[in-house]
Amino acid sequence: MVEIVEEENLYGILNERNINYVQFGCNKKFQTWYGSTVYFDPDNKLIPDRPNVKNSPRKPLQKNGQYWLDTIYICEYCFKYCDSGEMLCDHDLVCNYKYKAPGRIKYLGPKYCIRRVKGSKHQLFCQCLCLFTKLFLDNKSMYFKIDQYDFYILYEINSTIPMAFFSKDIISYNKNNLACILTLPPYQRRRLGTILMEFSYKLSRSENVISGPETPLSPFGLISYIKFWARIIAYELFDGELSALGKISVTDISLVTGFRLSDIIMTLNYLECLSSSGEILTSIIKDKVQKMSGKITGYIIQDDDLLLDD
Ligand SMILES: CC(=O)SCCNC(=O)CCNC(=O)[C@H](O)C(C)(C)COP(=O)(O)OP(=O)(O)OC[C@H]1O[C@@H](n2cnc3c(N)ncnc32)[C@H](O)[C@@H]1OP(=O)(O)O
Repeated sequence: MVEIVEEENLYGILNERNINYVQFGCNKKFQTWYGSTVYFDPDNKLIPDRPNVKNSPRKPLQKNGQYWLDTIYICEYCFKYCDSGEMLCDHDLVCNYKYKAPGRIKYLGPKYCIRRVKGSKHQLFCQCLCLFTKLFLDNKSMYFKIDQYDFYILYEINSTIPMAFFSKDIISYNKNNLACILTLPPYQRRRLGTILMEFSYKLSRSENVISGPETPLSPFGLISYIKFWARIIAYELFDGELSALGKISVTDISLVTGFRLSDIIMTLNYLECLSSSGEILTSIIKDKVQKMSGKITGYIIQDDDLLLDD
């Protein structure tokens, strides 16, 4: 169904939405957030590569002249795409990923598991996942050169439907533990993004590096990370490894959490709990994090549930 041609001019940022809806599997439909040119043939703005019907007279569905396509049909198991519901149903019958999720399990918790899928091994799956991501994230444009990335994909236990994922450079010169994160729109605000952020630090801790996400963060990425960093810092200060210490420095927090100094300082500034002399005002942290997140809770991911040895 899909054959992706690598072309420089396909690096698809567009200032307006050009696809209105995603029909995702048989029974989920939602609006896109951003435009993307990468699904389309640049000459005619059609989705290419429709086997057997190459010469049929297809016109992009225009709505007030704005959309190149009203609805794109995407498989919820493997992210292959097409422009007709009929084709999606045909594909659904034969999609291998519906019966077997790719990759190797690296976290097996009570409700969710996280699989590592190598970009080099599952190329088409990972490329299609990146194309899909572009519809919900404006500032990333990595679609085709995916060999040097691992993808960590979250599934409900016993399900083959991906719910959220992040990509990670196999070798990151900036020591980033996460390149790009997405919770698929139907599954957002269920703490899946938080679980993946936690997991990304478990991975970098296992590699003994102080690390963090690639920047710049999107607005939702920033909110989610600040909340995550603030909650873990508060937990370590009041219930965790730092609770027995007297005066705490940013470096102490970094060593215990694996967070970068710059991310910790940004979070403390956000919480307005750094004095002008750089002292951390812990009582303010407790108050603010409780207001922001309710109860101060620890890690969601338990170390015993990690399967990080290859
Ligand atoms: C390095 C990078 O990749 S930056 C790019 C980040 N990715 C994107 O922007 C892609 C589109 N956005 C997403 O996929 C998601 O919004 C993510 C990945 C950022 C967050 O995923 P989710 O699974 O929804 O996060 P999660 O449920 O753990 O929420 C964490 C907190 O972030 C905040 N948050 C997340 N989404 C929203 C939102 N839409 N509106 C307001 N607050 C939000 C909330 O405070 C939330 O906690 P709460 O629900 O307890 O209030």
